[in-house]
Amino acid sequence: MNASNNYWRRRYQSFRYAFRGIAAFIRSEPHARIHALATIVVVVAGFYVHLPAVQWTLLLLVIGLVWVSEMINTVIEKIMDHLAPEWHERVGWIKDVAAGAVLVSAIIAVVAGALIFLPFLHR
Ligand SMILES: Nc1ncnc2c1ncn2[C@@H]1O[C@H](COP(=O)(O)OP(=O)(O)OP(=O)(O)O)[C@@H](O)[C@H]1O
Repeated sequence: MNASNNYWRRRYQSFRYAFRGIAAFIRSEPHARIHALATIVVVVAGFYVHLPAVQWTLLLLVIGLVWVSEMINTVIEKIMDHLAPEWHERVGWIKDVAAGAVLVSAIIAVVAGALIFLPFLHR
């Protein structure tokens, strides 16, 4: 009984740390606030045009893709700044590729968003 209580307590703590991480990301990163604004605009537009469930699912997947890639990119930048604050070609490569991952996800999100919303503009 006690072991089971400890298990759920640890799971609860893990969720708290994860939510704290999301809040820290939004508080400290200007990019995160731009993503938050874009997410709100797109979700409101989705409700406005009454997106069907499949389009909602695809939209949420690309929104998630951008958030996750931006969060991982930010973590990589912070790790590199902490471990290797000096200028180094390899650090530049790592940061460039991590930023490239965000750009890939953003391009996919813009194209997917256009494909999802354009048919509703023609109605
Ligand atoms: N220590 C370093 N060594 C070599 N190049 C670096 C280093 N730090 C940054 N750079 C170069 O500068 C670019 C921007 O790095 P920086 O850490 O300033 O990211 P940022 O501009 O804060 O990115 P973001 O806009 O995603 O927050 C990197 O992609 C890399 O090309």
